[in-house]
Amino acid sequence: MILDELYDVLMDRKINPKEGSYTSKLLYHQKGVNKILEKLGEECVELILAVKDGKREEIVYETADLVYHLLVLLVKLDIKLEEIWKELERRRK
Ligand SMILES: N=c1c2ncn([C@@H]3O[C@H](COP(=O)(O)OP(=O)(O)OP(=O)(O)O)[C@@H](O)[C@H]3O)c2ncn1[C@@H]1O[C@H](COP(=O)(O)O)[C@@H](O)[C@H]1O
Repeated sequence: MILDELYDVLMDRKINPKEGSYTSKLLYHQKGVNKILEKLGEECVELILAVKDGKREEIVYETADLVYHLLVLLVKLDIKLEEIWKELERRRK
């Protein structure tokens, strides 16, 4: 699945930081996790604005940006996707 694949790429950018990689730049920013939190906030606002605009293509694009930054946050915090899936499964009624 693309989420697992992307998560693995982002984790690799953490373990083997790459020159010119936006992901490595975010993961090793001098502001620490705060830089990723800033980006997440921005991407949330951009998604909200896209929904207000009502443009489907824009909503899809901004949602992908938000998901990517959320994955970067999980990688930064060493939280595995499986932990999120387990929590969601636990909530199923
Ligand atoms: N899915 C993404 C992805 N989605 C969004 N972005 C980046 O997220 C940024 C969001 O746009 P903004 O305009 O908010 O950011 P910006 O102005 O470039 O950044 P700031 O200086 O404001 O922080 C853009 O630079 C996008 O390129 C992504 N960057 C990388 N990926 C994936 O991550 C993998 C690793 O990429 P590298 O980061 O290049 O190693 C790639 O193969 C992709 O699959």
